[in-house]
Amino acid sequence: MMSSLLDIQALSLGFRTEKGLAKVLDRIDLSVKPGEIVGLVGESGCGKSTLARAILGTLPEGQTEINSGYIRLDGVDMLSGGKAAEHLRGRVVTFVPQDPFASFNPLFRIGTQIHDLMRFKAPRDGKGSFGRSRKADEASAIAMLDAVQLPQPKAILDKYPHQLSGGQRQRVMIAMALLPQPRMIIADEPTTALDVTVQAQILGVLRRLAVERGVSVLFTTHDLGAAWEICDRVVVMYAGQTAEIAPREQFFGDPRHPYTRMLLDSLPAPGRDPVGIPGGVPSPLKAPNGCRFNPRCPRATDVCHETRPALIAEPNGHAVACHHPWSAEAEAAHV
Ligand SMILES: Nc1ncnc2c1ncn2[C@@H]1O[C@H](COP(=O)(O)OP(=O)(O)OP(=O)(O)O)[C@@H](O)[C@H]1O
Repeated sequence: MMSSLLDIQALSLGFRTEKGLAKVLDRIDLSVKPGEIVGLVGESGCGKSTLARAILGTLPEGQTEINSGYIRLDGVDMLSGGKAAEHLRGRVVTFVPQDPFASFNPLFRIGTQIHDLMRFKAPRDGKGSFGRSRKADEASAIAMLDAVQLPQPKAILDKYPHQLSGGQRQRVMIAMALLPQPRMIIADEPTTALDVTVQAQILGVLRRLAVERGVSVLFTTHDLGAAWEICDRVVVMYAGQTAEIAPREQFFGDPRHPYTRMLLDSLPAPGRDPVGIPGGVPSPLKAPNGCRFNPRCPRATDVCHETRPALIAEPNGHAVACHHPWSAEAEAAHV
């Protein structure tokens, strides 16, 4: 079996607040193999961004408490705060943000911002930080802007961020995430700010370039349609816990966790009205015991209130953490 590039095991972390410890991640398991595109899905407030920030090392210092588990990227402990982890960030793992406008400096041209990135983060073939000329960097930048299908890439370098559309800015962000030749990109809701047709194009570009270059992607989204477009595998998170992990086809065709089923049922489909999930994600300050989904779950029994279900994996890679999982076969036999 191929070993993981990103390996997260039993990660629990919380934020110290005036009202106590907000237990945002509760023994999360997640792995991403080299070249794999994994979707991390769940409603707003489930902890997707917190997990992404933990990998990237951008959690609020002094406020964060790690209670268990680890994050390893390419074998390096990313929670150690050591130099090895620092070196991977921005090089081996890069980031595509939710709102590209907020991530650019409005005062500098795109070309200047790309040049700065390349000076510090792009590989130098052993020649040190200043081993390549500005001209060579510019040629690489133009080639990458062309690869993300920006017309007239040379002209883009002379523009300021506000002179580009939202979709163009996000294409530039994808180019900037790829320029350091990373092994993994973390994309945190990268298309939420864009309209639907542009979203599909951007996801298409991200998937194509990641597959061509063998780059892994961890893609957080609350949009299951986007997960369908881009992912090989889907990880469902609920209130800081891993609920289900499934290859894309099984996720959509044979969901096991009641939360996954309810998420899918909340999508519009021909011939039926979408059914929302009653209630809301619990506050991490007052998370329920046992399975955190139990207050909203139609299948919950006493055991769900008392005992956290283990994440049980089948040989085909489908894993579910539920005391009473759905099974299409059992349902069919029942009818
Ligand atoms: N610095 C912090 N201090 C206290 N609580 C926090 C902090 N950052 C996040 N949280 C809480 O952690 C929980 C998870 O937030 P997070 O942003 O990770 O969720 P999310 O699934 O990414 O949601 P969204 O899609 O809205 O970004 C929320 O309840 C949030 O209020």
